[in-house]
Amino acid sequence: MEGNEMSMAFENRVFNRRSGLGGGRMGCTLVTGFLGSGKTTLLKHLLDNRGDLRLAVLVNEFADSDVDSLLLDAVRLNQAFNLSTVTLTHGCACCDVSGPFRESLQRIVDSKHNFDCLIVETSGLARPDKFVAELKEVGIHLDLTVAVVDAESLDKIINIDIVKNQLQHVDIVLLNKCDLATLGQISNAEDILEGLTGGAKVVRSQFCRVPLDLVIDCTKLQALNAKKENETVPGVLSHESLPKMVFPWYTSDNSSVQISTSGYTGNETSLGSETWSNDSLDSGFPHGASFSSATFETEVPLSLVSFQSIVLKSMRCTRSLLRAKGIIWFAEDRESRFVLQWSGLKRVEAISGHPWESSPKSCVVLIGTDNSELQAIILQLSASADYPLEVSSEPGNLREHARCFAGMVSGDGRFKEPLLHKEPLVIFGLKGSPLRGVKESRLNGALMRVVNGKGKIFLTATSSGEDYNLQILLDEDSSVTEAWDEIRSATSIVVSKLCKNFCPCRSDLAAHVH
Ligand SMILES: Nc1nc2c(ncn2[C@@H]2O[C@H](COP(=O)(O)OP(=O)(O)OP(=O)(O)O)[C@@H](O)[C@H]2O)c(=O)[nH]1
Repeated sequence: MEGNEMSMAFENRVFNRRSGLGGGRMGCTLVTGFLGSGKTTLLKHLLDNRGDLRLAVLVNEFADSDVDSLLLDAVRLNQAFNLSTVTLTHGCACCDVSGPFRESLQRIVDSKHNFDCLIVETSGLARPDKFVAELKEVGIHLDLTVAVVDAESLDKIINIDIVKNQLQHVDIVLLNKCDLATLGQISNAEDILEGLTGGAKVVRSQFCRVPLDLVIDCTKLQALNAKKENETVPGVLSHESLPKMVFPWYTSDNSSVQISTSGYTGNETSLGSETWSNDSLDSGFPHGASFSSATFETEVPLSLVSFQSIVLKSMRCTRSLLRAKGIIWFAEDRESRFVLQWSGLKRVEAISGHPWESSPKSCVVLIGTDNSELQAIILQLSASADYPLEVSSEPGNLREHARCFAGMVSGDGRFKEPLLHKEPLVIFGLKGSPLRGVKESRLNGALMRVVNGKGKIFLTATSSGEDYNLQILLDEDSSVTEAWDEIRSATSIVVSKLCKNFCPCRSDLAAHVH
């Protein structure tokens, strides 16, 4: 579609909505975007703010494990609507989306739930045009296609064919992760998008927090004004995963570790023909990259000490890892169910929110362009499950480190009083600032991202309601003073960024800045 037609499509959509031409039919939005750009984050935002809207959501996954449905709690939500989750068993959803996908669409069309809108999230490696054709085939009217783009990393991945393809047929681009990107990166990304999309509407966002009516064409949006009743009117998620193309098993001595891999090469691939540089993500990806995925599963807890000192280090050194996500059960914090995310420019986080609802386990999916690098990481993950517990959980000097670090935090008025009940983990965090409307979660989330982004130490986080705490585990090789210096310097960056628009006469601001 040319730029003009694209703008007209957008205007028609707005006009139709205003004039009520949408009638009672189910709307449909297709969400596309490269791996880790924020598509699932957009879905969560829509589900959290749907009010009385009845949303049906279809999620398509590249890897052979349904990690997205774990992350989105799909099964529980599906059960609420008496729908089962869906697994693709034939064909690769990146190039062939018929079969189970069409059946899922048909089920949604035929369902008695009168959905207001269907949201289809394609996998990060899918070509949206295939989905468009399939929707048309089933008679679902596609209102608009939304692409989510990582503002920080767009210029590094723009040579990948699939990325270009995803951007060519969109009505709206959410230029996401603007909190991580510099102004230069944002305006550079906007230039790239203007050239590639032929004039689609580009909207800057952080965590895809955009008004719902920007991405959902639905005549029932007034329902949003009604009281939120998320529990009684759930959205629906139906998950699809790709077929297992290779499925070797690996079993370590004391755990059942399952490793599986799948591979996909885009239609237009021609590895090595263009500007492929092997240096790192910073050097950009090739125009015809081929992708593969590997899945790691175990019911034995992983050592956090080993995870941060070995696995993460190795992930940071890889040249081809594009995405990692999953659930992790750490031996040092067995009650918590951590969600691991690795995306964009080697951004990593592990946040625990929901408690375990079934037996604890770890399940991590890796996606990249070099299968041997993925396998090396999988082996390290399995070694973390075998890591001797006495090394990771015992010992005096870990506790000493923890207490020493807690003492330092305690002496800094910007922080809440640290907690040691999970020793050798130290639980700590910045105080929120109610006067300035800066929530603890925002401050501490930003602090975690700055610290983890530097890659010297690794912070995990726990969030529960309004509480948002950070956790640090200093192993024997760590220097407590160096770790504290890292935290303090990151704190200054975060506080000055988040607080710069506020009046310095406020006492709680003064406490943070000084
Ligand atoms: N800092 C920051 N992180 C973000 C933002 N949006 C999403 N993220 C994080 O980016 C990571 C990936 O986000 P997802 O929503 O899972 O990305 P996705 O596009 O669904 O990923 P795939 O389905 O694997 O392609 C998660 O850790 C998100 O919390 C943002 O605006 N800012």
